[in-house]
Amino acid sequence: MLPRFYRPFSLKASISQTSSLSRKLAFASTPLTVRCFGSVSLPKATFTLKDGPVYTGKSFGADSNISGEAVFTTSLVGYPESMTDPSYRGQILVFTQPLIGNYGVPSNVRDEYNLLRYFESPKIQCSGIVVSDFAAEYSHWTAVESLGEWCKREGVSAVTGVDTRAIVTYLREQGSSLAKITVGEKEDNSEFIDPGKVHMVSQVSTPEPYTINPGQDIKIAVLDCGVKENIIRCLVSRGATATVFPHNFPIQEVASQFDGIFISNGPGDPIHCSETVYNLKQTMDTFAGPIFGICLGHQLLALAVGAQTIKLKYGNRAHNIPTLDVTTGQCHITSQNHGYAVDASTLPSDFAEFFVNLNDRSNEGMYHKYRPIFSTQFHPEAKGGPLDSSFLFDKFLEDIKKYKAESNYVNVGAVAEPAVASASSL
Ligand SMILES: NC(=O)CC[C@H](N)C(=O)O
Repeated sequence: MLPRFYRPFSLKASISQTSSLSRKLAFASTPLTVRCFGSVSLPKATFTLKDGPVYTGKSFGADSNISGEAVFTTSLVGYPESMTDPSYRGQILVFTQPLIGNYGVPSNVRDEYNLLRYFESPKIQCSGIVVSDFAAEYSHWTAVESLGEWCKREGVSAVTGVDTRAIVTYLREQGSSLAKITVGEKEDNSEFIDPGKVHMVSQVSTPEPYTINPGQDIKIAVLDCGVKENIIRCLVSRGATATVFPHNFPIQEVASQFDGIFISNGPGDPIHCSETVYNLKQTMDTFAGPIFGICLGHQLLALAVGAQTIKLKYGNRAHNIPTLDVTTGQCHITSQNHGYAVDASTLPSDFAEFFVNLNDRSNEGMYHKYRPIFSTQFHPEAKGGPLDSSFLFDKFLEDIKKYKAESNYVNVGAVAEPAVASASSL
């Protein structure tokens, strides 16, 4: 059975009246322009990799030239969530899934917590996208516009009709590279922009603190380095109040008013976030309660305890990456989007590796041996899916409840060694 959102475009009526053989022939002989992106009227676009090949296709987005870091994602679905994820800021996203846009783009409706139901932030965050085959026609019950209309409206460049297999092969061999999208015939001689050199977290973090789901018994401080809406939803839907703070807020000064501290995902090289790292170090010295970090949050916690981060050759961006829970031996299929990683060999002795990536063996998380502090490189909030590791939000909330209930709290992840720290002794 075809998925609910599948609609064979304008051929629907005629196909339904034909035999299966003539149906196949009808599709085979239908020009690409009818079934897909209507290339006839689309302007030329080139995708240029710095010191690498140039790919010529068509523009189906904004009429502007852009530059950024080209990265690829092997996710099959979830382009609205990925493109609005602030972690992708400054990047040109190349999709390996060849047909993109066929279920359109949903509206910006909000849920009962006033969080965006279908997007991870209010706007498209990546600088541009590159796809093999853009579907101008779309069908889904949540869709309000096409991917092309959305990109145009938000001023985001988009290229279609290029060989994304060749591009991804190049990026996998050479590593993530700087690139440009140029729209139209005119040559673009501008410099390549390297988002790795920019402190992009300051561009995506909230300027002022705000609170979601006020009045609950459990109060969590969220350090917003580019937080995804669904991360906040995962906290408040479990009964917490989330107060979201700017990335450089001196959280150590207010930590005692909260039951747990969360550090979010975000764009760019963690090394730029020295203020946040300093504040986290101070916080860990004075706040004994649970602390949880995701992706950039994991990297910043690691830097705060003296570990180091490295840049991966081409990173991990997908919704199906196998990750081993070292404490249980279980494998979880995880959602990931990162170009940097924690060097597990530099973790201090009171931290242990929590998760390991089963594709490239890179570090995917850590936990404190005696205190309720843990973090993951992958995204357990998983938008888009899968939900295998959402239990980590339950663990964080359980840790908080225990912390509130017991003064001499010991982390469930603690192993063999004696508990040296407790809420009362710090
Ligand atoms: N999703 C994220 O938080 C990404 C973290 C960091 N910017 C990286 O690329 O590694």
